[in-house]
Amino acid sequence: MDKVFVQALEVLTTIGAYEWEKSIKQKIRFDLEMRHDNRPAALGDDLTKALDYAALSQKVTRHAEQNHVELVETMAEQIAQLILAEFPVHSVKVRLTKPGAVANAAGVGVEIERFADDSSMS
Ligand SMILES: Nc1nc2c(c(=O)[nH]1)N=C([C@H](O)[C@@H](O)CO)CN2
Repeated sequence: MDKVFVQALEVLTTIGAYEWEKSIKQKIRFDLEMRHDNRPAALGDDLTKALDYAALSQKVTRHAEQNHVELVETMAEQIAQLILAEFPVHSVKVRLTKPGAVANAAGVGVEIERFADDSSMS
């Protein structure tokens, strides 16, 4: 299956489990990978048949900016569910990195994969 990806999408938002994190904005970074059949778009050279990575990036950015959670796990799950609900993809991988959250680490975070035929959070 083909893929469409978005690499290192950076968003400034309020995220964190500690009190001091609730009044600041921090950078988080998304790496997204969607399984999608790209042949219809390629055959017609037609954006309307493509998985529009610009539109997808805009929705992810808006969601992450406007929803403040404690855990990177929560944000990654929300983003996966948003993509599955709003775009015609077979699956999505969300890698969420919080750079600078841990001293001496370039980044920390989570990576999850969710499927269109099993989009429940349980
Ligand atoms: N598994 C996780 N561990 C931690 C998280 C998290 O979201 N998931 N968050 C924090 C704090 O918010 C930290 O990022 C502050 O530097 C600690 N551990």
